[in-house]
Amino acid sequence: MFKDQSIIPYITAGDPSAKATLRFLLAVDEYAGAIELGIPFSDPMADGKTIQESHFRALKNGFKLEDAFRIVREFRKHSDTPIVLMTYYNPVFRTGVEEFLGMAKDAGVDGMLIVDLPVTHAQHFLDVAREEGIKTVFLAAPNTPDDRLREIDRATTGFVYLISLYGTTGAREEIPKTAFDLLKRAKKICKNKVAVGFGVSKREHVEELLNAGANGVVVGSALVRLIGEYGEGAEEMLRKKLKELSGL
Ligand SMILES: O=P(O)(O)OC[C@@H](O)[C@@H](O)c1c[nH]c2ccccc12
Repeated sequence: MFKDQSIIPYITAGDPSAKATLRFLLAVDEYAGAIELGIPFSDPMADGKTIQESHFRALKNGFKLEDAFRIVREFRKHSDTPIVLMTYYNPVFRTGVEEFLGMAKDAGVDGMLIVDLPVTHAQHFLDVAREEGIKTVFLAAPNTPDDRLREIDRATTGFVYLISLYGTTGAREEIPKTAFDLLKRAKKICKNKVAVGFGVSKREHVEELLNAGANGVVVGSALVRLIGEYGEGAEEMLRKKLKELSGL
């Protein structure tokens, strides 16, 4: 769902406002193979401080689920870059799987990552996603055994998301060895493209991971941190950061 050697920026919808999110998506688009758009949630347990605070800013500013779909619909007037919605299961469950995926599809969403829905419990979601033509993205961690990795790959129609480390999202100084070990295993096992995320914040990180065979690299907190700092006017800083990460 993205071309090889892609950067996949992550942005939280509605942080600090829906209008700003649309501008941010357009700012990063030029350098993005796909974009991950996060649905704000009150208890984002897989996230570190930077992204947690981003979720809280969006919720405090009155984010509604419809805003996320409206942002994607507006973005689609300007760009074909694939959008993957990242969400916790609760908003999907409350809305109803069919209804949520139907609204996502109508808005122009390409894929979905439900972070706390393991592949073993995803059958209904998989059926509805197939029906709607929404691609599926599942997470694998450094301790995911080979047979589970195979199962994840089979359920995936978008890309396999490799979590680089044990822990939550958040910019880090170095990419740990766990990321490269997992990448090596996943490259042997997975038929889908693989993207690595968690901790990526510098051009060197992107280079190392792409050189090690990653098809894509996800960058979240390093961007969200700029949104926390510069607020509504962050798009120039985001563009600069994406350019640097791309090595341009
Ligand atoms: O923030 P980082 O460390 O750059 O990691 C990417 C990440 O933000 C994004 O993919 C993401 C945000 N929230 C998540 C929850 C689970 C898995 C992935 C995510």
